[in-house]
Amino acid sequence: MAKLLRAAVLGPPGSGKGTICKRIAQSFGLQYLSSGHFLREGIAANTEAGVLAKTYIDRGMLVPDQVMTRLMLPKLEQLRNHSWLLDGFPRTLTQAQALNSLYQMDLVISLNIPYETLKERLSDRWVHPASGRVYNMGFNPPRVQGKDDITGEPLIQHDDDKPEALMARLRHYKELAKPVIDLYKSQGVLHSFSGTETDKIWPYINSLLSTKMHTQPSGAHPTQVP
Ligand SMILES: Nc1nc2c(ncn2[C@@H]2O[C@H](COP(=O)(O)OP(=O)(O)O)[C@@H](O)[C@H]2O)c(=O)[nH]1
Ligand SMILES: Nc1ncnc2c1ncn2[C@@H]1O[C@H](COP(=O)(O)OP(=O)(O)O)[C@@H](O)[C@H]1O
Repeated sequence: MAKLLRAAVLGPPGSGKGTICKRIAQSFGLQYLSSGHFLREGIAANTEAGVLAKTYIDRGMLVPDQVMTRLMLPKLEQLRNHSWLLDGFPRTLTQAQALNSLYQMDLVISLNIPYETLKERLSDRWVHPASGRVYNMGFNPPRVQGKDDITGEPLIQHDDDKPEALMARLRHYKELAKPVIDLYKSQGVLHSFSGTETDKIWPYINSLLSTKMHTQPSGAHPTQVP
């Protein structure tokens, strides 16, 4: 049997984390957990955490660490016997340390995408809020303009993808991501990918995952996988 894999994808807003995570989840059957999705779910349901989170997200700020760890860690607790893949968490060193105290990560993917590319992509990103399906008017447009492919419901643009919030988000990301990336580098689990196109990066990530899903923990004797 393939071993359980604990993985995360790091990258600035618009770097393609969601797009890549969906491909990984589909190809390798990992449980996919997106912090942004859970936050928006909380906002839509008017939960206490959701209402609080919205005040930060609307200003292009990160949600406080304690709110995030209380949101995300219990979800992982329910997935003890699954391989999982995190998108958007951890985003700060405090979050990474909280995660680290519970789980040893096996694989962390960091996406390096030029700023101009991020700006272009996000100004073109439209989502179907109920399902979290993401479209891009150039890269993966909906079949009918402005409508979700599956339900036909209207697509919206997140307030935090609008230019005012975007600059602040990218600045925050840079400052806070470095110590997180350094932590995973020091643990020997970091793999970085650079480029401007998800389709070009994807084959490398695909082959990395194929290797990882079929290897034993380091130190163990490799076994043949049928
Ligand atoms: N033009 C273009 N758009 C892309 C590419 N990869 C992802 N996108 C789009 O860029 C936007 C951001 O991608 P997403 O996966 O949501 O990034 P995240 O914010 O890191 O989760 C979405 O609208 C995607 O459809 C790409 O290679 N080229
Ligand atoms: N781990 C996190 N820590 C703090 N805030 C977060 C975290 N994940 C998501 N958020 C908040 O939710 C917003 C939307 O997140 P997400 O959907 O991951 O979008 P993006 O990848 O485009 O930033 C972020 O801009 C941030 O305000």
